[in-house]
Amino acid sequence: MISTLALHWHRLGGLMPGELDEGELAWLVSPHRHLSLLARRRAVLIVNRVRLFAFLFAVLTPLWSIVDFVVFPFQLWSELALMRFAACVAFACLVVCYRSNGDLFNAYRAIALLFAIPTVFYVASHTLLTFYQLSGISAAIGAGYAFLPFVLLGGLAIFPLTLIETFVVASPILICQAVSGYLRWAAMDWPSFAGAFWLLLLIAGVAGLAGICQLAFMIALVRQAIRDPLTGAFSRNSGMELLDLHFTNAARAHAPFSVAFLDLDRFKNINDEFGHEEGDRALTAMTSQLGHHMRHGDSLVRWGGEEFMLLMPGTSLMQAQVAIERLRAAGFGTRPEGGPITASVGIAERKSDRAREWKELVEIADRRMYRAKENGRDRVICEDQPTALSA
Ligand SMILES: Nc1nc2c(ncn2[C@@H]2O[C@H](COP(=O)(O)OP(=O)(O)OP(=O)(O)O)[C@@H](O)[C@H]2O)c(=O)[nH]1
Repeated sequence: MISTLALHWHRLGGLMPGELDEGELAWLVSPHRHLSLLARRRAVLIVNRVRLFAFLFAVLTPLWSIVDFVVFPFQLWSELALMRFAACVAFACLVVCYRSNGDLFNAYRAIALLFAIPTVFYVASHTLLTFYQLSGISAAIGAGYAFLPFVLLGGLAIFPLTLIETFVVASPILICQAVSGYLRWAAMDWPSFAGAFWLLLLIAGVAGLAGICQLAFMIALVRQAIRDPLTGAFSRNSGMELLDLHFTNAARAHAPFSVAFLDLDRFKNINDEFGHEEGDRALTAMTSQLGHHMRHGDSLVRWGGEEFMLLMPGTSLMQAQVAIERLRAAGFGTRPEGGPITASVGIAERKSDRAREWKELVEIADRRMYRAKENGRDRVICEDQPTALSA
């Protein structure tokens, strides 16, 4: 049963744009295992799209007042115009004041605000319209106000959301619509209401699919952009972004954050004696070996040629030392001549080394790695040499 489901899931994956890896397919369902860099870029994109959507509504909402003015009695028009003005100001505030801080919850709040403004407008305008007996063209324009939930659900298509996120955002709108139908608030008979509700469900489904396709594209693009093509480790640029992210989070939470600078020993000899291709193979084997043994949540960055950086959020200096010794015990792979590949490692930790920014942390780890080289290679150094006291 499970294997059949997995097979179908895999086939569905074949339809997805960007050829997602098998492990990434679950990322379309829920965001909880997304890489922090993907989460950060998605959060920025979502907030930008919220602002774009809000801008469009800020322009269109007052413009529609012209149509209202032509078809509605003055009293109704003026009350609706006041509501439109309030909605326009709220949308404009969202465009001007809301900025992404790279946090996903900040992005969710932006979507909630974007949807809250038309929802309040919808409830208020709908209630107001029930006090008026409209006929002819004014009744037709009045009925148009009931289409707002359709517009909102259709608008979901512009966000790269997971299945669960789409469900969470769409559910309140669908539930409200169902309740309003049950209580007969909608000015239409049951069959028409059921037809309209079915259409709303379809729009939610199509918008959800569009959102998932966008997310699949985004995952593939982000993966290509953040990985080093040879080893699959994070590239230096994305490594710097990760360092910044982890350092900021750790500082905010007063949590430890360790980095280990690893430089492979006598790597030049492999290239010189066995050729560049053997060197490449050793680098790839070493990365995959590390990938198997490092902790979930840690990140391996290829900092330069045969230099790597292991980022360990929430890890103290002592814990980092234990982790590195475990990796060394598992080994970094085998040299072409048969000996083990070894590395010189320098470790630094945000709190115990009193680093004020991530660059300082990297400098300390780098300095210790050089001392490990000077002291004979194939070793780990986690502290600075005590400075000699001058007489
Ligand atoms: N095959 C291959 N070699 C690389 C790559 N990037 C860097 N290198 C090589 O890695 C070697 C690094 O040499 P060195 O900096 O002298 O260091 P080392 O030989 O490891 O010596 P120590 O660090 O002092 O132990 C150079 O020969 C680079 O050409 C790569 O992507 N593939």
